[in-house]
Amino acid sequence: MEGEARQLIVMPASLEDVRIKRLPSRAYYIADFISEEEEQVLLKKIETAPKPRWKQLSRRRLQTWPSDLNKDTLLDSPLPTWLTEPVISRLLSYQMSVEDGEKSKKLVPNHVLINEYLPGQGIMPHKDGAAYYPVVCTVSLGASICLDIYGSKEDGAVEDQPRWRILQEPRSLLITAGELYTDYLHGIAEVNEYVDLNPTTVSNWELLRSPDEIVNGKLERRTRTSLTYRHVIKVSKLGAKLGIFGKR
Ligand SMILES: O=C(O)CCC(=O)C(=O)O
Ligand SMILES: [Fe+2]
Repeated sequence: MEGEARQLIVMPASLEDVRIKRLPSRAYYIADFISEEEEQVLLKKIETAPKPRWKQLSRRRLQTWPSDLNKDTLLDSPLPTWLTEPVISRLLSYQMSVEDGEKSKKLVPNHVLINEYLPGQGIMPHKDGAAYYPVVCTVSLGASICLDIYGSKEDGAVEDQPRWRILQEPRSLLITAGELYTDYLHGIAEVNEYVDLNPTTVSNWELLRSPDEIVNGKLERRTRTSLTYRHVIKVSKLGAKLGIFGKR
């Protein structure tokens, strides 16, 4: 806006500078990934999406863009511009280093899940599964939330207590990949307030923008919306789906 100081987004020089070193390989946390203005634009777009876009679950509501998967397959369709700009172009500047093994192939996220959690809401510990390339980029909007990371027991059941806790502040980006994607589970506790948040219990404490907002280890939950950017591996073209071109 005229005359108003605009926030400048300064990207870390290297992803390694923002790696959460206490976690298994690999997670990265960037506190100021988008500006306050960009956050407001995104929240407005999400709020004004046509009502049938929302799917109400018992413990959160969500939107899926461009559409739900069918048998782990995405029907080829572009994402709307408000979801690609500025987030995807900013993400692409990092991706090379996330996908160390892959020969400089840039995988553009083709799917976005939007989750909204009110205080007391959450998501059970889970793995994201084989439909996606194992890199997840999550942008947080509106308020802070904790993502808990769980291991599995020998019989495959999820451990009772999380091993680590990542605090995601509004406007931050969290990238998870590798073992953290394939071997561990993640979840969000259904609580109204966090307690015991401190440099020992929060794995990304050193990378937080505002650790001072945590008073006596406590942080009250407010509505938090997340954008989860992923790359669905199997994509089907509309023609193939409808079978209109037949077999040759
Ligand atoms: O909202 C989040 O940050 C987590 C969402 C999630 O784990 C998922 O949708 O698979
Ligand atoms: Fe997940």
